[in-house]
Amino acid sequence: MMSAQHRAAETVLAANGVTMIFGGLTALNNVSLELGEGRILGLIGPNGAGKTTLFNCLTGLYTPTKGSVRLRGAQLPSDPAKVTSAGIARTFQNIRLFPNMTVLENVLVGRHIQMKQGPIASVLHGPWFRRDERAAREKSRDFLNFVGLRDIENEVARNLPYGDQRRLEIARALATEPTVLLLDEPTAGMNPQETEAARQLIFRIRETGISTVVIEHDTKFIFSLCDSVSVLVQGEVLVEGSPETVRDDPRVIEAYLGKPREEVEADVEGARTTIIPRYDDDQTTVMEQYREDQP
Ligand SMILES: Nc1ncnc2c1ncn2[C@@H]1O[C@H](COP(=O)(O)OP(=O)(O)OP(=O)(O)O)[C@@H](O)[C@H]1O
Repeated sequence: MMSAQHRAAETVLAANGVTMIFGGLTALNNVSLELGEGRILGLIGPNGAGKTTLFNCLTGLYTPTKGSVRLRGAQLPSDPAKVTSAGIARTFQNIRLFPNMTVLENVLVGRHIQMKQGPIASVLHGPWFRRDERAAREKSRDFLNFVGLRDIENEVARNLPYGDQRRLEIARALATEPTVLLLDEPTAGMNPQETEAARQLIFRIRETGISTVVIEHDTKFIFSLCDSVSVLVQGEVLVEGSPETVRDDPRVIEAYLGKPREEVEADVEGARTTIIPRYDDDQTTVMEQYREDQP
């Protein structure tokens, strides 16, 4: 029997020919991508490639100059709050928690978005709202349990270690009960243990059926995490496919190293055959050879 990962997945999120122009700068040019149900899609690319801009288009923060974004076939509203209610949640490159609120209160904020009623409503309204509020707390605790922060629900968010703050951001996003979760550099600044814990957490999120898009600079992390990977370079999708296909593609190596693979290999080979042996053989020969090479 085929595992869930290998069966064709229904597309939940699709960007079609998305172009984003700021003044004279084309940040995204005709970008298309598809995210399958319960899949993890990685988005990599050099600085300034347009990854965050694409996230902003996928969350209604930006309206693309051209092209469309569809969630389960329906055009995305161009209002971030409506996009969240429609089922897309995100975390940010720079953590955006409410630093002076407790861990539990931060998750409750996500829960209220899901409930489509603000916290003030529970004060102004009758007992059924207070009952909803109790249910919201219980549900928020479930999400804290899921990410492993249940024991510190009363800590103030700003006092949490960095890795825990990132986890809390994820818990808050999960509390909106999204169809799609967008994670912008979830392991930035993490130590290897925290990074591994984040990888395991994202796998567990996939097991719940949520579809995830992850932006990361750490390509090793992306290749070991994702079901498919898209490489953005200068606002365009350069390569997309399975982690293996993308990792071995010479264009990807070139985009990261700035040179064609053959040239990189020739450089390495050249260094081995000419420079290194001379150092090994005789300390003076490099300079002598240099002098001999001069016309
Ligand atoms: N609001 C904006 N107004 C003008 N230009 C913008 C805006 N947002 C992004 N850009 C430009 O669009 C291009 C893509 O930027 P973006 O932040 O999306 O890249 P990135 O791949 O996320 O980079 P990084 O890895 O450094 O975060 C850059 O040239 C950037 O300066």
